[in-house]
Amino acid sequence: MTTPRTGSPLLVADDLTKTFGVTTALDNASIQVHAGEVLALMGPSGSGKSTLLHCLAGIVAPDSGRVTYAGQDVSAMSDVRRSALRRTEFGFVFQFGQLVPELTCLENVALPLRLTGVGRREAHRRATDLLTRLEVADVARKRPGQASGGQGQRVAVARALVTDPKVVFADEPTGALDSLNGERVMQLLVTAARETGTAVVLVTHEARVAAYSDREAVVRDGRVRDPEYAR
Ligand SMILES: Nc1ncnc2c1ncn2[C@@H]1O[C@H](COP(=O)(O)OP(=O)(O)OP(=O)(O)O)[C@@H](O)[C@H]1O
Repeated sequence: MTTPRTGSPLLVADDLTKTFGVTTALDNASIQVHAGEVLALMGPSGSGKSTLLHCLAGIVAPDSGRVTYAGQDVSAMSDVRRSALRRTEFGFVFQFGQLVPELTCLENVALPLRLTGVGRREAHRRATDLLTRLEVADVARKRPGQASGGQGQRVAVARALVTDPKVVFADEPTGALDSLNGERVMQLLVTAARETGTAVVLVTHEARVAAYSDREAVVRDGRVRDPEYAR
């Protein structure tokens, strides 16, 4: 099922360039993300996918060009404002879940809520609800090190979704999993995101993973080939 796109895009990258020393990671890259859509960024290794995702998420500042979120210029925001945007509007899933090893899986999922001032009981209630939807309620009291790779990634997905973000950024979220576990994590991520109207920006090498998206854009040599918004 694809999500119909209406109105102006939620997140826009316009002509981004980014260099690291002599390496040009982004070379006038532009892309648009609409509310509720699942967008896959594909392309060869080193083509600039992660850098584009990091710029879209306000983690990396482009050298030139502009990122706008809901009409606001992310590049022009103060660091404090950009951090607040990331905490409240965005969620993140990386290849290795990056869960806090000392906390239980439940505490990991509740953490983003606690950081935005939600009380412990309410945060745990919402975290438990999501762990149940992602079929990992049984690891709630365990630490991440006691969960399997697939369970850990589901916990990471729950943590990314717990604040009801408008956009989840997922960088190779299934890259460390076997194909069966990877597909299940993608199914659960996409289903949960669709239920809440959350957009997903996904970096992947795998066509099987990209198949869960509404739209694929190819990043090559720091530029985006996006059939829908060719310019
Ligand atoms: N922090 C950094 N410092 C130096 N070079 C970097 C940095 N981040 C990225 N690069 C370089 O920029 C280019 C684009 O990297 P990027 O990680 O965005 O590509 P990618 O398409 O995500 O690659 P992969 O699929 O292998 O993860 C590469 O040549 C990479 O080595």
